[in-house]
Amino acid sequence: MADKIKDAKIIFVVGGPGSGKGTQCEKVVAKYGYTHLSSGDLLRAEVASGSERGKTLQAIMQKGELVPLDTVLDMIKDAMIAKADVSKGFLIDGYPREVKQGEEFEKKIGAPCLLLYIDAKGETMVKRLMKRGETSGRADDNEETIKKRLDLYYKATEPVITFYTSRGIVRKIDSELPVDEVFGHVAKAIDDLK
Ligand SMILES: Nc1ccn([C@H]2C[C@H](O)[C@@H](COP(=O)(O)OP(=O)(O)OP(=O)(O)O)O2)c(=O)n1
Ligand SMILES: Nc1nc2c(ncn2[C@@H]2O[C@H](COP(=O)(O)OP(=O)(O)O)[C@@H](O)[C@H]2O)c(=O)[nH]1
Ligand SMILES: [Mg+2]
Repeated sequence: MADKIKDAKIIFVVGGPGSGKGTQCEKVVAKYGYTHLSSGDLLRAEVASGSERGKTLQAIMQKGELVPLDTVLDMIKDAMIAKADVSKGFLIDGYPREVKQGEEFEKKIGAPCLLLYIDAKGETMVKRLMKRGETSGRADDNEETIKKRLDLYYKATEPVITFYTSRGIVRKIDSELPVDEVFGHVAKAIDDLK
């Protein structure tokens, strides 16, 4: 496994709920042809399949909590293996959510060369999620769950950024700007890899 993807770049995309991770990842896919793997989307696909495992996941996500580490990691790993032969790079969106998830990812898969830290203010994220909730159909895009997701983000996920900052691979992106300007900074960070 590790050999199969050893030449591909691994980019972690980390930021609060509603910060704009998915929006920026789509643009990176369009420009650079990287493979976008959203851990949230993988989990939601499992829920949509109606499997027993999906039912358990649905209950956890509806509460705004984190699903067990091994579950998400196995899903990401399987998805990466499936694309390993054709992918020159992977955007791992919404993962790691806690330092331990990052450590396990590196043990089982490999090291990231870049962490894009998509940064928006708490009030901006809440506003965007409430708006998205009007059409997303996501069970977790409601006021109560959004608050829990934000709290968990500050408590569990922000330490991830500190952890990788000490390794020198974090690029902080101001996501309060208009989408295309945000993307300008994202593209710069990726171009600087070469
Ligand atoms: N590594 C992960 C990724 C996701 N989840 C769960 C908890 C999240 O609340 C839910 C949805 O994941 P998203 O990445 O979609 O969640 P965000 O809150 O970031 O929403 P989005 O990025 O789509 O706005 O899945 C998890 O437990 N562990
Ligand atoms: N104004 C503005 N809205 C954005 C920006 N990025 C994302 N959004 C909106 O915010 C919501 C959440 O974005 P999404 O990409 O799903 O964020 P994620 O939760 O981090 O994956 C969506 O409805 C987007 O349309 C941005 O840079 N500016
Ligand atoms: Mg998303």
